[in-house]
Amino acid sequence: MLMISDLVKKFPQPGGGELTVLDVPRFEMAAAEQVALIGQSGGGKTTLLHLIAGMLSATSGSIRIDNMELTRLSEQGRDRFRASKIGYVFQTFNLMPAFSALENVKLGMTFGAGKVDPKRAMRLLDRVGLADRASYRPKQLSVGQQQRVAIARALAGRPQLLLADEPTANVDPASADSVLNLIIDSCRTEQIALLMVTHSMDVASRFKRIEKLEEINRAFGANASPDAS
Ligand SMILES: Nc1ncnc2c1ncn2[C@@H]1O[C@H](COP(=O)(O)OP(=O)(O)OP(=O)(O)O)[C@@H](O)[C@H]1O
Repeated sequence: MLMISDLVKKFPQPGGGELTVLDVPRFEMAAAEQVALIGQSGGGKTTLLHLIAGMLSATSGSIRIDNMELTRLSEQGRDRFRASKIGYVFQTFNLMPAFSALENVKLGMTFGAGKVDPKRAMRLLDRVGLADRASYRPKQLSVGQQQRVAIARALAGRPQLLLADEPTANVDPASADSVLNLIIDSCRTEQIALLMVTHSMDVASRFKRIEKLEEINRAFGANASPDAS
């Protein structure tokens, strides 16, 4: 369902010139496959996720999702494509502070096909164990609860691919386990492909397939620094 070939991303440098962060000859994922992506800090993991999500444009190369060539789409086209096909769980949740937990989940539906299904939104909140917190605002929820709302929101639009960028980095160890199980199990149940960036070997060991960015990225060495985490 995801096929990347000869993908290059360069960033302009503050002092002039360009830095090649990614140069990925090939990376593929099958439908509903679950992959952990590990690698050194600054190696380009988040950049790769942003490219796949269409939040960044590639310098050159190809990203195909479900046979749609993402690199040929305009920024607006990529936004629409992301809304209909891709869920994204951020390290920092990115919930809308003025909206309740339930409204945040419903927002995940309006970004997608545009149809809000309140019953599904409630079912998703129930699945993440927060049915009784539906009317709470993010700041009235614990950090682990906020991340669970963010997961429900990411699943709300029935994506084919869920991208998760260190989703357990900011939650305590006890919540981290439940957040991780929730993502892995939900993707399995809903047949959603999952690509999760993690610094934790504990987390990565939950996955059958573990990819090291250093091994798929020919630009490695140009930008990575020793992992501080
Ligand atoms: N908008 C940008 N402009 C210039 N350089 C950037 C930009 N975004 C990222 N970079 C550079 O690209 C490199 C990769 O960053 P990225 O955030 O993808 O790494 P990462 O592997 O996710 O790191 P970490 O594990 O520390 O989160 C870094 O050297 C960073 O400085």
